[in-house]
Amino acid sequence: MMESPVTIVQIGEGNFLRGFFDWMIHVLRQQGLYNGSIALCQPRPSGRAKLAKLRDQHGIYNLVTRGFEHGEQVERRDTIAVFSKLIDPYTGWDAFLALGEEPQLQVVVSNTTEAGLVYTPEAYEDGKPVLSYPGKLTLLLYRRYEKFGGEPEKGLLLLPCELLEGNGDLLRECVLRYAQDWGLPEEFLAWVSKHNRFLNTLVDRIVTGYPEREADDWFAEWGYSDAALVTAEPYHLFAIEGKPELDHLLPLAKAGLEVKWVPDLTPYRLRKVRLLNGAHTLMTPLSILRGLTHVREVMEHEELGSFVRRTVRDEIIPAVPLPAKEELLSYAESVLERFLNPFIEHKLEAIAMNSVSKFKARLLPSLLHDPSRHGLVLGFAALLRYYKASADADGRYWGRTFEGSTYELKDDRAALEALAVCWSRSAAGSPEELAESMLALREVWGEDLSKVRGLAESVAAAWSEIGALR
Ligand SMILES: NC(=O)c1ccc[n+]([C@@H]2O[C@H](COP(=O)([O-])OP(=O)(O)OC[C@H]3O[C@@H](n4cnc5c(N)ncnc54)[C@H](O)[C@@H]3O)[C@@H](O)[C@H]2O)c1
Ligand SMILES: O=P(O)(O)OC[C@@H](O)[C@@H](O)[C@H](O)[C@H](O)CO
Repeated sequence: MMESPVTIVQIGEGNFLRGFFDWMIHVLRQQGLYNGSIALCQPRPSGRAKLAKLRDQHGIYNLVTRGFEHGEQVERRDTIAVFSKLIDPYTGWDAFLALGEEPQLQVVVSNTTEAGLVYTPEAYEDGKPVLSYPGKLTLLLYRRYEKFGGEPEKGLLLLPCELLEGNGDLLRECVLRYAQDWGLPEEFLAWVSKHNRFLNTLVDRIVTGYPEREADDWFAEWGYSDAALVTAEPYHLFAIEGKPELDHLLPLAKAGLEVKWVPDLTPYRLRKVRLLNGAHTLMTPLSILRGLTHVREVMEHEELGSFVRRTVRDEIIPAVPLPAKEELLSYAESVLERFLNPFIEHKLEAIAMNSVSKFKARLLPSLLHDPSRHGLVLGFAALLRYYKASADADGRYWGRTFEGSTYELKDDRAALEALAVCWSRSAAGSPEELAESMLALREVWGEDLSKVRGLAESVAAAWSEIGALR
């Protein structure tokens, strides 16, 4: 484990942070711009296994970056040593809280997926770990507040990387709610609000994780194995809503990384979430139902590839509320090229997880902009068909592709149940009635989509086009 002072606490041991933020800190250190280190903590008990693997290899792991950069093919390996502490908050609760006392601590970074950055009321019992990520952060901040007597300069820079709009604001709200729930002093709440900077961020890099196909060959070549190995594309963008002066604290832009400190994140978020993530969520259900497994395979498929390109160009771009359409077109071009990166295998199965909430954030606004658009309706109809599933004895939901292979659905339980119930009654009515019953599920979509004129009929027509009711 490296020995530099702890300047960063990281909540989240997942692939993304290891292939993105941790690599950035590695770059800063390589350039002699940064002397700090990261204390890594897993947010959920299940993350323990990854921490144990990292511990076995002294916190060191490799990132292999492959793809095209400025038209040139690149393949790079970085051996990353940025972790000085690996802390399991469930077995080392006090060690976790003690991170709040680190004198040189400046930054907390996180990525706990959209599911982790939430306020879920829970009790706090002194000495016992809380489950939620914002809850843990609240108690770490409180320890810091107490240790340093509320000194303004001991406030932290909070950089949540979860793909949620206003992620920094959301994190601050959660922390303040937990602080109130647990009766922490008003002065502490004031210190949190005044002297800690919760910044909204937008991250962009395709990090595909452990490369099953190549790992063994690489390990034979390197002479050792790496259970925490990650792979990623060269492209990266970290947009942070904050003053450029903050780059003095964390000199990411100075190091030449694609990091932008901006006054307003909206254009970056809209562009990325609607086009890149939107295209992923559009292609995934139909492609899985047709038996495909990877993003590149979809883009190389004559019919499905042109379906994605057409829908992005003719339907998603016009719906993005930004004036610079030319710039959006060129961003879309670059995204579609990234999807064709021959060196990365981005699994549709991974993108499919939690597709309902992804659809709501990433595609529904485009569909509602013009519900008569063929490609978006087709994508939505495929998504509904993808959720035609039944539960097994363990409560896991399984669907079937058009050829009859099975796949497991991973999503919010209530959404899975509600959609499955509609499908189980499908024989009793027409396809339009079935579509209407699903669109009416307010608890699933956040609104009653059956009221959108013509949408249920278009969905039913799209089902017949893709042969979904077979
Ligand atoms: N992989 C990518 O290409 C990529 C790119 C940009 C953004 N992201 C974002 O990063 C997130 C994580 O992706 P990843 O590839 O690191 O996945 P991963 O499965 O490797 O890691 C997920 C992390 O989230 C934590 N987590 C999951 N559910 C949680 C919950 N309910 N509460 C608290 N923590 C929870 C896990 O413990 C783990 O630390 C994605 O949801 C996405 O929003 C990923
Ligand atoms: O990571 P998810 O599961 O939220 O979404 C799947 C992909 O759309 C996503 O990982 C993108 O590849 C990524 O957001 C690119 O920056």
